[in-house]
Amino acid sequence: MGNYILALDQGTTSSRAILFDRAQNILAVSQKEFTQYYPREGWVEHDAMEIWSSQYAVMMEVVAQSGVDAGDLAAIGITNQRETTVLWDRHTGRPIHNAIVWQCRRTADLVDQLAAEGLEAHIRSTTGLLPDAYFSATKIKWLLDHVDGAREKARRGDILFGTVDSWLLWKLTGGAVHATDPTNASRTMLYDIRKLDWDDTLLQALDIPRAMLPQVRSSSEIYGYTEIQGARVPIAGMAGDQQAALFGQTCFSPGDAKNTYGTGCFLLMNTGTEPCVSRNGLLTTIAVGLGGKVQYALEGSVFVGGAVIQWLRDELRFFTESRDAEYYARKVEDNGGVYLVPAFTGLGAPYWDMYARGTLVGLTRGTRREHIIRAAQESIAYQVYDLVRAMEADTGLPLNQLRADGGASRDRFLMQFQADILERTVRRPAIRETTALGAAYLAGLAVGLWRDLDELRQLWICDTSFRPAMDPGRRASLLSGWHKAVGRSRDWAR
Ligand SMILES: Nc1ncnc2c1ncn2[C@@H]1O[C@H](COP(=O)(O)OP(=O)(O)O)[C@@H](O)[C@H]1O
Ligand SMILES: O=P(O)(O)OC[C@H](O)CO
Repeated sequence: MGNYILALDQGTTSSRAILFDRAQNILAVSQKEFTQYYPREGWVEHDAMEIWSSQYAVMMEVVAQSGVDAGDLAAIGITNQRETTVLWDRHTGRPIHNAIVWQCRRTADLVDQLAAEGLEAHIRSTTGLLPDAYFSATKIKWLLDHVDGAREKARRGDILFGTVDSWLLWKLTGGAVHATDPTNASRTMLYDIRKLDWDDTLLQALDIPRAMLPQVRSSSEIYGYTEIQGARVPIAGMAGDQQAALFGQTCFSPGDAKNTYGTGCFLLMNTGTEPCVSRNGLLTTIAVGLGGKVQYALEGSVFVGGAVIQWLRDELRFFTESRDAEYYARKVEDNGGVYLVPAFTGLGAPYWDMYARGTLVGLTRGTRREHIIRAAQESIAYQVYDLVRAMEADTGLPLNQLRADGGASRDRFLMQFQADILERTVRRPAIRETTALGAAYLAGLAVGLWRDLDELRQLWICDTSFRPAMDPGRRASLLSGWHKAVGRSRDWAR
């Protein structure tokens, strides 16, 4: 057996590949950003071929860069942006349309329709989700409705649906395997998270043929093989990126939680072998599927997290590198009364308002660019605060620390502000690449590179602990300003 694991991390803004050894040292990393398409207001698309080509390129690049012989690769693990919906032709291997990205709001009216048909309670109890355009179900319906002849072909099994994990697996295996794992299936709004099967009521309501759906296998097993430099490498782990990060942070026991600060922010808490139903706008989802059994998680999803920094960089052109945000935020003493609610694609948990839109309030003649940058940074932490409060209310467990990861967790200002606003210690692990690491763990477990979960637990090392230090009065006043600003953003685009 080989000694290295290749993790493919297909995120919303970039495709990455990371090569780990058994001691979880990173031997090489390669990353490629790809095009974001915004064809209309609130719509977001990716070119699935570009997803594939960028992912393939970084995979090959990382192997070449590392100097590791491909024959020494023990396995590949895949982790991916979730919900994003790809439909492709089984025979040509080509997508029939651009992929509809999880952030895309084009199907908001289809969701309203489902609710009007009285399916809201069914969706909640069966899928663990709240009806929202975020999930794959209505995106599939939209594509079947809008691409000529698609539904008929899908009925015959000629058009296949996949989230990005399935799409990559299918491409990597040369069209031999059409499968997904329970974590990704649980984000489609079509999967019964208790029976562990696709749900016929929802398939019928949306007129989605079963024949187009992938087989759901565990998150850690050999699905198929791909060829790299003549070597046959097993693909042995798959999980949606947030669940992979939970796994990579070794949150294997009920009560363990992490927050990922990526494009969005995703707080997940392991709740064990029974699904926990939220009364506070959180989602019940599958944390991992191992050996025929699943573990569940509660999840709070915020649509725009680190992406607000990208927006300041790319659209407002306030700076040229994301890391500069921290420098500017520190140049002012406080936010100067400015609050930014980055509800660019609506608000996720705990508000679930598809019609909320971005709002900048509290501007005065003295407002400077730095205040807006600071308000953007703070908005990430406030949104996570709202998730933590909802999670504590649902589980009755006070979170005593938060494990942080993702691109924006590099930002020390943000991490300290988060600890201050939460009044909790925020701990950042030495290996920040927890999403890729989770996929590597899942693949490595399947091929025996690591023995069991206990062995993996020993590998988690803390890099920095951020301890709360803010005056309680100031904290309360900032939170009150934030909640007032959220109120202003609600229901704007209806
Ligand atoms: N130093 C930084 N400070 C603040 N935000 C950052 C920094 N570096 C990256 N980001 C933000 O993190 C996000 C990317 O994180 P990443 O985990 O790679 O995302 P994804 O997997 O969603 O593509 C971007 O939205 C970017 O703006
Ligand atoms: O690409 P990321 O890391 O922002 O994650 C996207 C999520 O999986 C969407 O649910």
